[in-house]
Order: sequence, then C-alpha cells, then structure tokens
Amino acid sequence: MQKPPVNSLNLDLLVALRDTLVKLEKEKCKGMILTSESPSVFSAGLDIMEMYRPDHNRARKFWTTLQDTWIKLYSSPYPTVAAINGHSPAGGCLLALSCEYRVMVGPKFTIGLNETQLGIVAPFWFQDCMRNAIGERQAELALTLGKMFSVDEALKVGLIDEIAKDKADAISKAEDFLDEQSGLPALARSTVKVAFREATLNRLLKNREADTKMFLDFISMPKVQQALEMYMQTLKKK
Ligand SMILES: CCCCC/C=C\CCC/C=C/CC(=O)SCCNC(=O)CCNC(=O)[C@H](O)C(C)(C)COP(=O)(O)OP(=O)(O)OC[C@H]1O[C@@H](n2cnc3c(N)ncnc32)[C@H](O)[C@@H]1OP(=O)(O)O
Repeated sequence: MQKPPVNSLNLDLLVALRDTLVKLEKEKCKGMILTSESPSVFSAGLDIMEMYRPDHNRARKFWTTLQDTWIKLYSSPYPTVAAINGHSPAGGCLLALSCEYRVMVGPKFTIGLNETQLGIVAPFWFQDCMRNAIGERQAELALTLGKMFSVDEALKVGLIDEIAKDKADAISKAEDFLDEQSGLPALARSTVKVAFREATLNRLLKNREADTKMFLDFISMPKVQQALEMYMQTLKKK
C-alpha cells in the first residue's frame, strides 16, 4: 500500500486493492505479501472522511467495495502474508487478520480493533476475523475495550505469528512462509483454506445488504457523526 501519509482506506484505495486481488487470482498468483511503503503505518484503517458527513451513494459504494475487498482477500486461493511494518488500527488490522500469516515489526508499533474507543462499532465480520485468530474470550475482551496491542502482546495472544526486527526481516520471514506453502498441491491447500474460512465468509455473503444498511444507518446517526468529528479534530490537533 502506498497512499501517504497513513494508507487510510478510502474508496480509491479500496478499489485499487480489490482490483489487484481480482487480477492476482486471475493470473494464478503463487503468493502475496501485503505491506506498506510508510515507515511507521501499515494502514490507519478506514478513511474517516468517507464516513463523516457522507454522500449516501458514495458511502454505499465505499462499504460494498470494502466488503468486496475483504471477500477477495479472505477467500484467496493463493497464500497471503501481512508484513505489518507499522501501526495497524481497525480496518488496517482487518486487512492483516484476513491474511493467512502475520509478521509484525517490533517493538514500537500497535495493532488492534480500536473502534469502540472511537464510539463506533466493529462490524460482525471484523469481529469474526479477530475471534478466528485469538479465540472467543480474548476477542471479546479486546473488542469491548477497543484494545490496541503492543507487538509483544499481539504475539502472546496469537494476533500475530512472528516478530521481525525491521521491514526487510518481515519480508524475509513472509517469504519463508510462502516458500513453505509453494511445495504443496495448490488445489488441496486452497480447498482446506476455504473450508476453514467458509462459515465466516458465508455470514457476510448471506447478509451483505443488511450489513450495508446497518453501516449507512449507523453513520447517519447524529451521535456517530459527533464522535467522528471529535475524533478527526483530535487527530488533526495532534
Ligand atoms: C450496531 C451495528 C453497527 C455497525 C457499524 C457499522 C459500521 C461502522 C464502521 C466501523 C468500522 C470502522 C473501521 C475503521 O477502520 S475506523 C478508522 C480507525 N482508525 C484509527 O483510529 C486510526 C487513526 N489514526 C491514528 O491513530 C494515527 O494517525 C496513526 C495511524 C497511528 C499514525 O500516526 P502518525 O504517523 O502520527 O500520523 P498522524 O496521526 O499525524 O496522521 C497523519 C494524517 O493522517 C490523518 N489520518 C490518520 N488516520 C486517519 C484515518 N483513519 N482517516 C482519515 N485520516 C486519517 C490525520 O488526521 C493526519 O492528517 P493531517 O496531516 O491533515 O493532520
């Protein structure tokens, strides 16, 4: 990802990500490493400006493109690794969680689904991804708190798989993971992957329109708009 300053996921970046994932699948990609050009941020998550005082049609397109991107990434037949070389809150954490393996550069960055802290709610499929990685108990604790994990904490709870000392080390560890996968029969590998992920995928696939409506209704609430405005001001003041 290369959208300075913080790879916030606006409609344009999501379209680019989705189209890339579609292309990789068509071209029978052997493996993908998702990382960031930024030296300190993997992705700041959803672009707050897409949710603040939104145009209804654009907000709908934004959300359905996010759903498309997640579905493509989460169900990709080829192996995927997140080389998390910076902070990874909320939607950034979702992207990492949707890969099969996570290597994160330590020690100073943080990762987690922090939505509760902003007065917004992580959608059920964000929650499912966290639950699938760290288990029901730890996911409930993390999500209700909106906890951002340090790299050490993330490793301990199973949110990431390995710690790297810098980006080059993260990429090298990610390549090791891909090398290990490359010797396996591709169809058997992808069938097992999708079997593990099917229930989570189907939950969104069967409820896409309801999920979109919930998002649009939620961001139309004055209280939510107020929370987003205050949050943007805090970020700008910083
Ligand atoms: C009842 C059922 C309800 C169902 C609800 C359905 C849907 C609700 C939607 C819920 C989903 C939300 C998922 C999300 O992803 S929300 C976004 C959450 N993201 C964050 O909280 C991250 C915020 N950013 C940061 O914490 C930091 O920026 C950082 C990533 C740690 C990087 O810090 P630093 O390097 O110091 O950079 P700055 O803070 O100075 O930022 C630079 C620049 O970028 C702007 N910015 C940062 N993050 C965002 C963002 N997410 N969106 C838009 N813009 C962002 C920041 O304001 C600065 O701008 P200026 O240079 O103009 O000041």
